[in-house]
Amino acid sequence: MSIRIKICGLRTPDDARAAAVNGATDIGLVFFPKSPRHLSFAAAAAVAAAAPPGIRRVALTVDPTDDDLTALLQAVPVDLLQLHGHESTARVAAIRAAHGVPVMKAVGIASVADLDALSAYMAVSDAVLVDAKPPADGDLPGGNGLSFDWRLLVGRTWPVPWMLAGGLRPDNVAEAIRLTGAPGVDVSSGVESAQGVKDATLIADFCAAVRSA
Ligand SMILES: O=C(O)c1ccccc1N[C@@H]1O[C@H](COP(=O)(O)O)[C@@H](O)[C@H]1O
Repeated sequence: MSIRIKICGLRTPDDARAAAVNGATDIGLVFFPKSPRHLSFAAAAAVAAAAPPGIRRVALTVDPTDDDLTALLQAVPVDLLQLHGHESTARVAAIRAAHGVPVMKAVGIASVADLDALSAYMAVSDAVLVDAKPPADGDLPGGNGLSFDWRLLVGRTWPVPWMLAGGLRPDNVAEAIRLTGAPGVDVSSGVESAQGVKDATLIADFCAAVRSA
């Protein structure tokens, strides 16, 4: 089975080319001003334009308003909206209906109880992103380089496409895939040389490690 690979938090056209040449299927563009990976619409459009046809362009937003989404979708070509805030199931369903773009809801997992929330989102999302919970006192709801106990996912099957995220790196992603059976993986910090700076060698190493799983 071919595993989807999303490289998130790209900031330059060269980042997009490095992701594509190494076999990434998805690129993530972050629209969250507190993030070191935040992009203006113009910068995001340039990164999206550098991705060859067939690469899925994912826009990451956090508790967006409808006006935020309308402006974003007018300015940047987006194939999938990643919702990485506290959006309720009703809000996810409303966004999906109102904006005509598939949605992927990110859900933070720290214990087995969190898997119930994940199930609820599967009814209203086109895909789900299974991520670590962020630190309680942190600024970022994701992109913190933290993983969770992957054993919580062992033996579970999911009715919608899903991706595993949180603290993935070239040296642990193959183990994460083998343990969880994830059909897709999403990485940000693990392919950076400094916060918010993607590294083409780490992207290559990450994609090779996914293929080795
Ligand atoms: O990357 C960010 O800056 C970010 C900001 C706000 C919400 C989510 C964000 N990133 C997402 O978090 C996962 C996990 O990141 P990491 O690999 O642990 O650094 C990442 O894949 C992004 O989708």
